[in-house]
Amino acid sequence: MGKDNDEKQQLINKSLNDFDNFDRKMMQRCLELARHALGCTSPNPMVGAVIVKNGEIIGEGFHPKAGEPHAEVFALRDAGENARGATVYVNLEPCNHYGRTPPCSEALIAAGVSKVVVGMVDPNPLVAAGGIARLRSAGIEVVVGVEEEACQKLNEGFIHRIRYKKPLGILKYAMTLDGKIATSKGHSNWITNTAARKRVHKLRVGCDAVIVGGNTVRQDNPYLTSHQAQVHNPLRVVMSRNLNLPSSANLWDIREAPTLVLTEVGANSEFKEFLQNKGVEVVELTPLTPSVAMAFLYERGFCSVLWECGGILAANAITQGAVQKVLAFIAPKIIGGSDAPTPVGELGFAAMTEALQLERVTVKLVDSDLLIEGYLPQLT
Ligand SMILES: Nc1nc(O)c(N)c(N[C@@H]2O[C@H](COP(=O)(O)O)[C@@H](O)[C@H]2O)n1
Ligand SMILES: [Zn+2]
Repeated sequence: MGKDNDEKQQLINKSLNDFDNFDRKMMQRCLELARHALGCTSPNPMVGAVIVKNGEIIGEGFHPKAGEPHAEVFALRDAGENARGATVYVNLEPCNHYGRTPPCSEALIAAGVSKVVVGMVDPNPLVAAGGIARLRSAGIEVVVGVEEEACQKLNEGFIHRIRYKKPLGILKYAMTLDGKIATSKGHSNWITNTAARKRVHKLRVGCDAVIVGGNTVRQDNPYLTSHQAQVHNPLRVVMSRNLNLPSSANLWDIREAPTLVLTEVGANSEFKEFLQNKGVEVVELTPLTPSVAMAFLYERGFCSVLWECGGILAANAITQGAVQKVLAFIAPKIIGGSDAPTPVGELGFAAMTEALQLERVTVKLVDSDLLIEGYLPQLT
């Protein structure tokens, strides 16, 4: 008898595990679908939805951009009448408000679905568990929290934007094993290997903007594009107080990606006109600081901004709370030079105890380079 009960329990456990694995698989599919719109949805999140009936996927969809229907609506359209009695998987709680589009909660109720599996609660105060409550009040079973960590990671920029009313700032740099981002002569190209550079290009696809300072434009003449055809390129932003910039910079060619130059009132007006004639947008923000730049980009609807700047601007951005996440590529090379630049300039710390300790740190090998990723403690 005892043996029978054990076997029965094992069977129940097994089916529970299978069920969980199936849910996780479907949620991973939602995330995969959501990523089709990588870099294109701000200020909205990336969302994918899958509709399942009798163990089969009968509908799929993702949110392509703000103003377009939400993922759930595309998935419901895909499933058609078949959605009645089905289970819907979605990586973000269905909305319950009239924004640019009507509430998905009502669309799901009208379609007669019987269950909704949600990855994470929507941090947007207009939604914030209201969608889940509305579905439950209509008698729909709702499960919350499947693959929650992965769901939060995908939309960390959106979450940060909602929570702190500014975009998520990501500082990325590449340095040698002895901590240099360029030689003492200013050469910075080819520190990392091809795989790491590809990784950076992919990172740019997922960001709304990439920021550099005037020094980087003068010394590196970067493109700051994702170098991939038919994918999103971030807005390329240059911070320059005086517009003392080279007229031949690659960033002034806006065929591949737009460029915005942030400057101050009274900067070189001739160069301002030159940039505008090239189609480069110029905006005066006085005083021009990292936090002012981030506030401006928040108003533009941005969720994530990549800082690819030199050490002085990086230090200012950190000090002003414009950086939350750090991606450091470390190449196994030594170039020496006591005056060779380092990734972060003066922070004014005298004691090691003052060091900013990254949290949630991960370390990966990218070919022969190391990628250390972590989050700064929230400073402001
Ligand atoms: N569950 C869900 N699926 C989507 O596809 C979404 N885009 C969202 N977004 C939520 O709704 C807000 C935007 O609403 P409008 O596009 O303006 O109607 C957004 O802030 C999220 O809270 N949610
Ligand atoms: Zn919605």
